[in-house]
Amino acid sequence: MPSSPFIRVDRFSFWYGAKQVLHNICLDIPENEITAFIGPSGCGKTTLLRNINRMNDLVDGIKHEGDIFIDGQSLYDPTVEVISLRKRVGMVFQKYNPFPKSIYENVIFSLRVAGRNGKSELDEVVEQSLRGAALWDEVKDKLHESAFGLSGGQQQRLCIARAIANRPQILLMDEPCAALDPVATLKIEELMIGLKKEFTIVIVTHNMEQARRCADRTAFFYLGKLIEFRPTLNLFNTPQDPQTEAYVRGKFS
Ligand SMILES: Nc1ncnc2c1ncn2[C@@H]1O[C@H](COP(=O)(O)OP(=O)(O)OP(=O)(O)O)[C@@H](O)[C@H]1O
Repeated sequence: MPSSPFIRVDRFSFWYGAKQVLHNICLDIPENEITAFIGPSGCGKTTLLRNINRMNDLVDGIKHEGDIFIDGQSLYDPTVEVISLRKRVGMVFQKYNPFPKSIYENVIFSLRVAGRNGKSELDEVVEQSLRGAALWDEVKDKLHESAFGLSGGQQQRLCIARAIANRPQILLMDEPCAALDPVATLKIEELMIGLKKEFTIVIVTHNMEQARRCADRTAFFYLGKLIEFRPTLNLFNTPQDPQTEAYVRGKFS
């Protein structure tokens, strides 16, 4: 583990109202790797992921203790602007969610919001982002057609293109393949492996094979606690905690 992790989760606890769902989580996530969060339903994986770009701020009655740092800076530092944080930390959701717009307009949506309308810049961002999401060759001749005309796997890759158009440093992916067939899933996995050269990726997955295939490191959560966090093959092949072992051997889910 590098001495200075890119994302540091430091004694982080989290509550929805009176219900505590994360307990004193400590986790150091290195740059330009894929880190997977695994664990049974309700163990807090998505909650932790959504705290890395403060998406949970939108929920009423939340409370946290501890801190999360990106590149040494606390997310809760009063000088941090949540909008600029979300530009640095992009997110892709379980259910692909393109906007009812053309492929082109989907990709450059956030640039338009920021008032960047120069055609040559936008054209370049569209091509670069769609290439980055391994979608350019499939859509380059129909950029101005509706995003809804694409297959599910293509729509998810479009959402990845949209997420990387802003050149974030971190890409959070919440079960990005849950709604996809096995072929589309493998494409997204290949894509993630390519993207980690440029981005630090954190993925929540229920699919242990997916974590095994893609993730450099895997964190196993149970009942809101981080049980084990190690290089993926070590965690799967020689789990150190009996709960991790039971989970990765399929004794509970
Ligand atoms: N907005 C919310 N308000 C109240 N409780 C919530 C909210 N979101 C999640 N929870 C609760 O927090 C706990 C952790 O949920 P979370 O979605 O983080 O778990 P998870 O491990 O990602 O689950 P899954 O794998 O099913 O998506 C669960 O008990 C869930 O019911």
